[in-house]
Amino acid sequence: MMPRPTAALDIDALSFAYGAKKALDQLSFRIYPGECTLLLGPNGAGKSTLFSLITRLYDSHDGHIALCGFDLQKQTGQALAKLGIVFQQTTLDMDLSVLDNLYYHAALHGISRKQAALRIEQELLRLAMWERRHEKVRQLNGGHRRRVEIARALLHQPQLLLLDEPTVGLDVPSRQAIVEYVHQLVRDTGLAVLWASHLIDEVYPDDYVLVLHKGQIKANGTVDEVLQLTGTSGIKDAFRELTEGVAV
Ligand SMILES: Nc1ncnc2c1ncn2[C@@H]1O[C@H](COP(=O)(O)OP(=O)(O)OP(=O)(O)O)[C@@H](O)[C@H]1O
Repeated sequence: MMPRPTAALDIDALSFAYGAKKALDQLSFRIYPGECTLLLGPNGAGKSTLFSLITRLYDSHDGHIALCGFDLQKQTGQALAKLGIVFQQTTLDMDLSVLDNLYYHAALHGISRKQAALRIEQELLRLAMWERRHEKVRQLNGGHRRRVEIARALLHQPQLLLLDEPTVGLDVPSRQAIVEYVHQLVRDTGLAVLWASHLIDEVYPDDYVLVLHKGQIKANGTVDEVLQLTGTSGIKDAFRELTEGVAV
C-alpha cells in the first residue's frame, strides 16, 4: 500500500475554553490533499473557535495543530503560508476594482507583481470573473464577490482552504456555482478544504463529513460511513440523530 501523503491539516487532542466554558474538547482529525471536509454543527458547536485556532487568532497550549507537517506553534510562518481562508463577512475593499483588491493582497503576501499578474489571471479565469476584473467590488453581486474572495484566498497557492459558511446569504444558483467550483478545484488541484456549513445540501457524495456538537466530534468519515454509523439514509437525518433533535 502507498504511504499516505502528509496531512494538509492535522489536529491532535485540541481543546479550548473561554474561561470556565469549554468550547472544544479533545478534537483530533486530519484532512489530506484532494479531500473536501464539510464541518457541520449547530450554533455554538465550536466551529468558529476551531477556525480561530487554525488561523491563530486564538492560541491553545492544549493539543496540536499542524499544516502540511508544520507545527502551527513552533513554525508559525511556514504553517500559515499553507493556509488560505474565506471569512464569513466580506473583507474586500468595496471601492477598489477586483484587480486592485487582488494585487493588494498579493503584495501583502510578498508575491511579485509579475507572478501576481499570472496568478490573478489564472484564478479569475477559473472562476469566470476575468471579464469583470476592472469593476469595483461594490458593483458585483454577492455571489461574484464571494468568487473574488476565493480567488484572493488562492493567490499564494495554499494547500488548505478554510471556508467559513461562504454561501450564507446567496441565492440558490450563486450558491450552487460556488459549491461546484470548490469541488472542481479540489478534484483538479489536490487542494484540501475545510468548509464550515449549516447547509446540509452542500455535501457531495465523495466529501468527508465532520459533525461537531458541543465541542466534540460526533462523527468523522465519508458520507456513507456517517450514514452507516447513524443507520440513516440521508445526511440531514444523520445530522439530526447526532445532534439530538437540534433543528437543522
Ligand atoms: N468570546 C467568547 N466568550 C465566551 N464563550 C464563547 C465565546 N465565543 C464562543 N463562546 C462559546 O463557545 C462555544 C462555541 O462557540 P463557537 O462560536 O465556536 O460555535 P459555532 O459552532 O461557531 O457557532 P455558530 O454557528 O453560532 O457561529 C459556545 O458555547 C459559545 O457560547
